[in-house]
Amino acid sequence: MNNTTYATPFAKPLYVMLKPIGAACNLRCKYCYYLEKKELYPDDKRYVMSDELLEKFIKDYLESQTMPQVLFTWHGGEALMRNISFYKKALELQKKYGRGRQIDNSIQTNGTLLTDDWCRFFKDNNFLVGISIDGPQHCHDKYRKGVNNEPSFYKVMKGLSLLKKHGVEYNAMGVVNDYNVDYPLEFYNFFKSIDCRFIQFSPIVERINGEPASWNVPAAGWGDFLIAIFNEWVRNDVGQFYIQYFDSTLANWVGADPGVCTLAKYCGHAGVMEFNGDVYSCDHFVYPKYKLGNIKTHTLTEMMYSPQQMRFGQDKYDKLPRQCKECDVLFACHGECPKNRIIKTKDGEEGLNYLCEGYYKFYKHVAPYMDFMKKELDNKRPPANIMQYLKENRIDAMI
Ligand SMILES: C[S@@+](CC[C@H](N)C(=O)[O-])C[C@H]1O[C@@H](n2cnc3c(N)ncnc32)[C@H](O)[C@@H]1O
Ligand code: SF4
Ligand code: SF4
Ligand code: SF4
Repeated sequence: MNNTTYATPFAKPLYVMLKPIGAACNLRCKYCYYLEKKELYPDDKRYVMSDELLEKFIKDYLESQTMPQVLFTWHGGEALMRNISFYKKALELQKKYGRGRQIDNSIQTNGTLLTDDWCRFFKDNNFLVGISIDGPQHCHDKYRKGVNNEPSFYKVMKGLSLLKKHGVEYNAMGVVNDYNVDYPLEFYNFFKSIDCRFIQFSPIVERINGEPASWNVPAAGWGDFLIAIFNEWVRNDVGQFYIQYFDSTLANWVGADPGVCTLAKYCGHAGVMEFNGDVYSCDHFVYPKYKLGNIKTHTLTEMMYSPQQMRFGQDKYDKLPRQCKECDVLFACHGECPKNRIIKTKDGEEGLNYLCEGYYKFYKHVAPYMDFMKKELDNKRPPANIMQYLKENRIDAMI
């Protein structure tokens, strides 16, 4: 056990994203992990957060903070199914309870409900908008469908153009599945073509009735996907396009905080509050077993620093199978997300990551490049120097 994790729990800001609307959405993406959460709350069909709970959350969240900067993340379901006046009220409450703290807001959306009014509101109030796009049209429309199975790509692109028109800050969030995994460069070039400079993508790993879902990204394919994009990025785009996986990998290489929970040694710093005040360990663990309490009866500090949540975060490392603990890329991979640890190791031990094969391949491939960029950073030079070295073929000779 790493005692420092227990000894300094307040070293990281308390972070709980919130669901102003629960499992309700205008789309029906085939792979969505979240819409099934309706089943947890069969008695409440509207899934909307009351004004009373909103105020309770904002007050408690701001009072629990140990840092001067506070981030609110509005998530769903589809967060734009609440109206602008709901968010205006939230901003007023942030001011009321903020006591001079710097407050930032980010919102995650499928982008299809964006209008001029929404974009003006986001611009005026400095929201960062995360928009979900799975790549070019044929990739996006494969699974991101509406209630009548209609495609959503053009609506999302319209939303994106409104964000740009109003100068709203945005980033893109794509998921990688069994289909778009075969189009890594098209996927990457698409995000470059829409001038999205901060690109996040995550692999789909789900189980349906205990079996891997058909839309899961294949493990080896995930590695090939990352490698294909990395090869392009490392030659042309370092310092220009921010790809969360690669920056986090470099951070792990130099021993810094990777900034993304999945690639960190421990997790448990990002809770989630449902529309009715129930707080869970993580958005991917919204199951009764992982409920930490309800904001009506417990403070966020009590819940997020409870022994249960400390254990949740610690287990990310403690529960790794031996194959991971002895793996030569553990420092970079950290066994990725516990949600994805659904297969057995070579020795038959439970808890190996479904994507292990892909991650191992990826980390082995990037190692010499990461070593080089680490050396540049150690010498106070920009890691982007790697592009020049590669042009001159000086690194390929080293590999
Ligand atoms: C559940 S959605 C909620 C916010 C909003 N409706 C949206 O689509 O952006 C949050 C993010 O999870 C992604 N997502 C949905 N199902 C997923 C799955 N099974 N695995 C990984 N990511 C998934 C979505 O694409 C989206 O980027
Ligand atoms: S838009 Fe978001 S919440 Fe809605 S179905 Fe798609 S992934 Fe799920
Ligand atoms: S369970 Fe996975 S997604 Fe949740 S906090 Fe841990 S690493 Fe992150
Ligand atoms: S590459 Fe595989 S064995 Fe190595 S740490 Fe990652 S999941 Fe574990």
